[in-house]
Amino acid sequence: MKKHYELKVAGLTRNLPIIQVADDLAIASFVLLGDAEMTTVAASEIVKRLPENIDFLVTAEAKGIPLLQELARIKGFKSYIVARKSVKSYMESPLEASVFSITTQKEQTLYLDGHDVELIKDKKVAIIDDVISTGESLQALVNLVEKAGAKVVVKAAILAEGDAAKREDIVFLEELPLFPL
Ligand SMILES: O=P(O)(O)OC[C@H]1O[C@H](OP(=O)(O)OP(=O)(O)O)[C@H](O)[C@@H]1O
Repeated sequence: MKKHYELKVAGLTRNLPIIQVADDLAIASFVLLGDAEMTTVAASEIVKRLPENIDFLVTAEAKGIPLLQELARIKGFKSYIVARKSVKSYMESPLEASVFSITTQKEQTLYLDGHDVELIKDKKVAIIDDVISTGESLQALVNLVEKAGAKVVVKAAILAEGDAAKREDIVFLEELPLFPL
């Protein structure tokens, strides 16, 4: 099996290590955290594909966070919303939704702080992540945002992995293949 996959995004090239995540599956590991150059360039491309009428940007921790920071900076937003993977002591009446992610290969729960629920209620929201693969994380975010009374106007990512690249309801910059074993 090849050890790396060459990914090109908006003029940048990354050699992603191919790692086994299950008996029958390997994936090309795209870790946005720490890649300041990719974060900046990808955000400048994604922002062109977002509708104008967005009130809030929403992601799940962790790897989507720097992307939202940069998107918020470009859009001139003073804040953005991060769904967490554990309940924090400072959260008030958190909403929750479960998710099975391809990289972690187990069920996780996403939590939205009640303060954020109040912020996005009746607002137009863009859900954004670094990668959409099975779509479980995205769906959990959609469930959270809709439970909070907000409207999802766009779902976007840098990469669509595997079958996600065939989806017509998401915006993305590049495809990322899966590597069945
Ligand atoms: O479409 P899915 O199959 O749900 O996969 C995509 C999700 O998986 C990755 O997160 P990960 O679970 O690796 O968590 P992390 O960002 O906290 O590392 C990625 O950042 C997406 O959030």
